[in-house]
Amino acid sequence: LTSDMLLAGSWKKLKFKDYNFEALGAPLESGYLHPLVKVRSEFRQIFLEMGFSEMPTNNYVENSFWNFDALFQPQQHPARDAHDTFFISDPKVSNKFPMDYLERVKKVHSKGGYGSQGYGYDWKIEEAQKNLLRTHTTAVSARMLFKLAQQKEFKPIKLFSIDKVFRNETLDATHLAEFHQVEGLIADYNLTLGDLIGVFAEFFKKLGITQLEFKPAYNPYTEPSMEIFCFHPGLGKWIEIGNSGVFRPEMLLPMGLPEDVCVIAWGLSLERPTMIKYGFNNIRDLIGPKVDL
Ligand SMILES: COC[C@@H]1[C@H](c2ccc(C#Cc3ccccc3)cc2)[C@@H]2CN(C(=O)Nc3ccc(OC4CC4)cc3)C[C@@H](O)[C@@H](O)CN12
Repeated sequence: LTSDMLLAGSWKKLKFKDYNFEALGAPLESGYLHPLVKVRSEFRQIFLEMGFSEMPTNNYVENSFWNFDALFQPQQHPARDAHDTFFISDPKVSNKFPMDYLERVKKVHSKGGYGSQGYGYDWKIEEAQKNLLRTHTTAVSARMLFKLAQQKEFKPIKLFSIDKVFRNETLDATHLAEFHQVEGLIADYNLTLGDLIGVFAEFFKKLGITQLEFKPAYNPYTEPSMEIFCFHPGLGKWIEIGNSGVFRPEMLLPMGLPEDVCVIAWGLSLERPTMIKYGFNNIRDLIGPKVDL
């Protein structure tokens, strides 16, 4: 029975079988949540339970100032080369910066200050203006901490973010040119590495992970820094789960944060725990041809 038959009235000359009201409907093609979306919700729930607020990460395009210079990452650092970072050709540069803050960043890189000897190089604004795809969500953390420093009175805060970052790296079975970084930070008076270990332990206890080990590491923007490992009961082995540290005074003091305010932070990826949870060995089986979360 078609609409043409109804319009033309030809249905009147035809014999139709009785309508079967017991017939089942056509099976519906049901959708499903992507594994990354499910693990992102799990991590988001843990952060929210621990009193963290989510940072606004809806800007894949960033400039080198916030992605590197604000984090006291020197302009000669290899991570700032095109072989590690995706620079944008149009618009090639940003030119809106908080200029008095930018001057303090320039000074701490080139001449030092706040008890630091700095790097002693000729810092160039042209380098800081270059637009790029953010290589870490720590660029957003820097923007949020600068905003925090502009408040009349400092109030302790716990922030987190889970979003895409982009690195011009060699691709392999577990690394793509983009991945989702999970980042947490706490800004408060007189925080210590013990607080960082404690909050990280609490975070992973909620994932059923209780055996953690911490190893000294280096980041340009945190001192001290630690790599974090856990014994994964399912895999029966120790695995690397992320990196962490205490943001350096050369990053925090030019922003205008009080001297006795410390910021501890850590980061990991979303893809690695998702691949483990769902048993993927190759990240392409997880991501597929195109997934925009
Ligand atoms: C270019 O690679 C970077 C990425 C990614 C990573 C590493 C460090 C940071 C960071 C940071 C940071 C440091 C200081 C201050 C602020 C942020 C963020 C992401 C993961 C970090 N990694 C990673 O995610 N591993 C991981 C995480 C969770 C997990 O959960 C299971 C339930 C137990 C299992 C494994 C470790 C490796 O996968 C590593 O090979 C790849 N790393």
